[in-house]
Amino acid sequence: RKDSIPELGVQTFHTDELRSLMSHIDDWGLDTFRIEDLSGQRPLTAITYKIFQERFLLRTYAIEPHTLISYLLTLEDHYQQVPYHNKAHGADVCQSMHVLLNASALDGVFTELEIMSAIFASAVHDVDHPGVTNQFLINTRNDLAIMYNDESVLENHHLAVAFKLLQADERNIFSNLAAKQIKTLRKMVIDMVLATDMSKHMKLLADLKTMVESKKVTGNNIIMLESYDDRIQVLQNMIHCADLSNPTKPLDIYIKWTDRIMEEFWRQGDKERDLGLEISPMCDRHVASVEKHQVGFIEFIVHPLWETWADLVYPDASAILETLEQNRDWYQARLSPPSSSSSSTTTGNLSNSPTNIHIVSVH
Ligand SMILES: COc1ccccc1COc1cc(C2=NN(C3CCCCCC3)C(=O)C2(C)C)ccc1OC
Ligand SMILES: [Zn+2]
Repeated sequence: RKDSIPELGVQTFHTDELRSLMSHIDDWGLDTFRIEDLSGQRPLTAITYKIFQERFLLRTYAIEPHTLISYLLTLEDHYQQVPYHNKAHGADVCQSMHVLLNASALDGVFTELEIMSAIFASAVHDVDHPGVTNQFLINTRNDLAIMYNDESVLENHHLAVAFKLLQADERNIFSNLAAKQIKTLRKMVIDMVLATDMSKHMKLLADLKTMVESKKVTGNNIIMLESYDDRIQVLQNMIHCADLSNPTKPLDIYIKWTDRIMEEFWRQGDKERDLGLEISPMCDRHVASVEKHQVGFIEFIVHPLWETWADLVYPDASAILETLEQNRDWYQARLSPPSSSSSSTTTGNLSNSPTNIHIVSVH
């Protein structure tokens, strides 16, 4: 069908405002929530369509606009309406990956096909996420865990759904790629989405640190990546960084993501309670320690990863690392006061208490 495609890919009553927001597609901290509201609840279609246009991928790979829109709308409809792992998260990771690919240290490093693979992988990476962890699916002997033998259960499922949606002719955005290109794209997308399994985090980070130590750059500080293994390792770390980028965003946006992940984990805890299962420590809404979890998440997972990434692409990610450290300090400051009786400045009404009272922070 040749019915016309709206300018921004989606029907909207706010064309001017949406166009203006989309002009910031290259900026870190783009408000995905605002785009969700202005795009008629189509953030993933609007953002991914804009990125494909901005990078001339429709022209380079002879992709029909209505085929791309048809794929993106169907992909977006297959993201579940769960608090965190919904289409807004998919859109956010896709846009974050788009910005990371623009690092000057990576200028000219990746091919057009690798770039399209990275954008596509990011857009599809959590499709049909049910809002529970791999461990929960394994513990409850969910069909998905049986299907994928407990190994990267969710990540395998996201990939299968994404590629199955391509099988319809009206959605096959890669129909004009050569067979070899499709084979290469498919392998890279699989390798990137599987790398978003948090159980792979430590190995991914260790290998990234090794790469940073042995970093080879050209005259104008551009990273040299000779082998497929080196290239895919950098792309895997990029999608992983994009997936763990919430704490590096402007605080008001970060807090909204925190609210969403907590609600999603708490709903899992509610399910575990109803099933008589042991409640995962982070999933019990009656033991609220939101700040403690964020500080731990940043200290042990997000900061080590982003610090290493910032080394690799120095100085491109320095401002992002700075925001991460400011956000960490903000959550740290909101933690319950340190458990010490010495500080007399805690609360006046305890100062005349007969004995020193230990203020124990809620663990
Ligand atoms: C260990 O952090 C937490 C624990 C409990 C509540 C909150 C946090 C921190 O807040 C976030 C966490 C995640 C994720 N955490 N994890 C896993 C969960 C299992 C435990 C250990 C490995 C990490 C994920 O896979 C994702 C990426 C979805 C995503 C956004 C967050 O905040 C915006
Ligand atoms: Zn994700």
